[in-house]
Amino acid sequence: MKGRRLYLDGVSVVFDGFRALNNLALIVEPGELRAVIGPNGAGKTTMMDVITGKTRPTEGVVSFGDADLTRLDEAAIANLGIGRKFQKPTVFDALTVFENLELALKAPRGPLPCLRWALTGEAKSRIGATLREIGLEERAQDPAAILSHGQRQWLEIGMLLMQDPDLLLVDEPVAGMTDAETEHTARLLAGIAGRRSVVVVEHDLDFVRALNCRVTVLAEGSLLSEGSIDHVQKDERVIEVYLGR
Ligand SMILES: Nc1ncnc2c1ncn2[C@@H]1O[C@H](COP(=O)(O)OP(=O)(O)OP(=O)(O)O)[C@@H](O)[C@H]1O
Repeated sequence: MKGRRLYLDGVSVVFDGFRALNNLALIVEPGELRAVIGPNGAGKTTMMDVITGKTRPTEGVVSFGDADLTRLDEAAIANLGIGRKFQKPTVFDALTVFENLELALKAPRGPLPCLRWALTGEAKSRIGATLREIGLEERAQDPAAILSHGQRQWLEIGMLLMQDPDLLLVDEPVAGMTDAETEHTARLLAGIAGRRSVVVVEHDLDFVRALNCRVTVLAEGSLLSEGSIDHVQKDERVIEVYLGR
């Protein structure tokens, strides 16, 4: 199987004396789908920032396969095959769905200049496969501007897939989506996992349940609980700090 293990241990991030992450441990196996939940300020975004090299840990181990991520910059980490989808879509409205995917295929993983490039048969078939995977085959020739909110999010996931990442980090993908779009997104991410590792940060617990995967609960920068959604929803500490009584 393609992929490497993501490994965090003893990771702390201190901002002006404040511990945004505090001795955090996380292991995501190759091909695993993992959901990360926790109250506001728990450190979920900071954890993603540490993995992608946006924030340097104050201490701890962060590795992907045998690569030490604490020694690499954001571009080098993207180049290793770690892709991140932020909450706000960054698709190009004036381009069609197909053209957006084409552009993502041309773009190097890191922020390097575009090379001259021609659309080969192989590239076309990869774009076609991604269109099927994200469920936008019928919209291929539509400008991104007329897509629904959910479809735009799927297009952006598709754009990341064109870069062939081994690990996909996804930040609150279903915020603002309809129930049907949320279900589609759960199926899409579950389908992507297996071939790639996927880490999803999300507050919507119905969506997390639909992902049917191991769940990590963060609180105050540390691991609070981990296991199935049923396990963490019954955990007294999780109920106390996150779910409420
Ligand atoms: N650059 C920074 N400087 C100072 N404090 C920061 C910085 N970035 C994050 N923090 C603080 O670290 C804590 C963790 O923030 P983080 O955004 O990682 O939490 P989160 O779990 O993603 O929350 P949310 O669910 O609200 O997105 C917060 O208290 C935040 O204010």
